[in-house]
Amino acid sequence: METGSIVESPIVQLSGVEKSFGAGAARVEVLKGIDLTLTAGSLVMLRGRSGSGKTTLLNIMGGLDLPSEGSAVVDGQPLKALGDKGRTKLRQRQIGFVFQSYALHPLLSVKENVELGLRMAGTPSGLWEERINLCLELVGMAKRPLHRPYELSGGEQQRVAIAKAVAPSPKLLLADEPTAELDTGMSKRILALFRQLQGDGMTICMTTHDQTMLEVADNVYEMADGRLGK
Ligand SMILES: Nc1ncnc2c1ncn2[C@@H]1O[C@H](COP(=O)(O)OP(=O)(O)OP(=O)(O)O)[C@@H](O)[C@H]1O
Repeated sequence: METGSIVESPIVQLSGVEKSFGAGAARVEVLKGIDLTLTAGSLVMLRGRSGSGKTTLLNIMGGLDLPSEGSAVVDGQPLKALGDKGRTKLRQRQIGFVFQSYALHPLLSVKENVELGLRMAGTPSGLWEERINLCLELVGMAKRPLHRPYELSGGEQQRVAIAKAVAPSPKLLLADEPTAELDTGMSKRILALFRQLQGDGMTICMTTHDQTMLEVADNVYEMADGRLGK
């Protein structure tokens, strides 16, 4: 009996997702049937050897790519049916990305980069200053608001990218190796931040090889041979 309990609808629902690239002899089957449900407020980590398909899976969850077979529904919206415009809007409004390919804008300062994330997400401008200051503080970058990305180390850029992604409070945060450039202390700080965001209801899915992260995760899935295992 579910009387009195809140039944959460999933933020991400993947059913029978397959993905292949190329054709003929060059065809590679990367995902071979993925079923995955992420409920609101879950923190899920993906691991697996290089080339196993973790980034491909994150790309599909974020509507950057579509499955070859199967269905992907994000925030109740079937990605295929949404079309390009609909997927762009969903990404801008509801999803935060910490991806190499979503790097910082090189001509904008740290503060302006975070502001750009808020602007794209449609966050009311009256809230920008507060969100920028809070998120830069949370990643330990509040003292460098006017620096440009090229003036920062790889780890510092990664932390600003995290601030930019989380500032609009997206429903879903997708992060590809978000602590790859960070030392153990800073990785722990980012993990604590993710836990806090998770507690606030954000759904987080990230890839990692970082043992510190994996040890404390509630849900770790291993990608192998195109499939997800525990
Ligand atoms: N656009 C594409 N065209 C052709 N092949 C692709 C494309 N994108 C990914 N692949 C192939 O799919 C496989 C999985 O790549 P993916 O980047 O998802 O792996 P990964 O698990 O994230 O690896 P890593 O840990 O090294 O980042 C690789 O063999 C890659 O070459």
